[in-house]
Amino acid sequence: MTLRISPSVLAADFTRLADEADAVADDADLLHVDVMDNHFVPNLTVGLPVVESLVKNVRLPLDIHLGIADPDRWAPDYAEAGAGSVTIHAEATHAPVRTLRAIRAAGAQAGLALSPATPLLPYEGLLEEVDTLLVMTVEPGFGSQKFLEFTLEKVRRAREAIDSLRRVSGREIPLWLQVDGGVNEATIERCAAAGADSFVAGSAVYASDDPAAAVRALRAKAESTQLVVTEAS
Ligand SMILES: O=C(CO)[C@@H](O)[C@H](O)COP(=O)(O)O
Repeated sequence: MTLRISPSVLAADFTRLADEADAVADDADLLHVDVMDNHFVPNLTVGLPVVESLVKNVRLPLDIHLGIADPDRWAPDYAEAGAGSVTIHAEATHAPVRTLRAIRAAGAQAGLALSPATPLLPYEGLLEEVDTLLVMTVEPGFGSQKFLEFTLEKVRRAREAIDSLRRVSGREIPLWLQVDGGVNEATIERCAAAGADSFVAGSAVYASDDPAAAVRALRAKAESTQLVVTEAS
């Protein structure tokens, strides 16, 4: 698997979450769940009890994105609940190394998210501690926002940093470069060309009449771009 598609349930019908998850289970790789607390972001969604229920009722690994003010307190609990991946925000954590290690120790992949205005450089040293680097391509908080083109430069720099870490360490480090926000059939190719290999898409999947077909269409676009980039390099 060289890329991942993670439909965001922020755009789904919250009264039918298990069915909405099932609709994409054969075509997606993860299910993205935005946990928002109305402090770190001005929106309120679901918390640990809902995620615990989803873990038991959803076939896809859960990709938990913590848009909350105190990820150091909560992230390990989501990992222990059985999430596949738990991502904390660089702007919210006070102890990134400790929290990322606690996520991994609890059996989940650890992710670090950078909001659009947050530079990559101060966090490059943390790359060995993460399984997913999430470059936000909109301000976190809401779905259906316009893709922020300037974030692509950070995606390109992140791709260089990840590839250079792989060269220097001489080992194949599993490290996904994820983008989230405004990812759709019109923008996913630019994200893939910039080096992203993990794609969160909310409205592009769940506003569609056929969410599974929408996932397949996004995958096809990202795959064909990856092919062109590989052949050119
Ligand atoms: O984390 C977020 C928003 O904070 C995202 O996961 C959104 O849910 C993406 O929605 P679309 O932009 O794809 O509609």
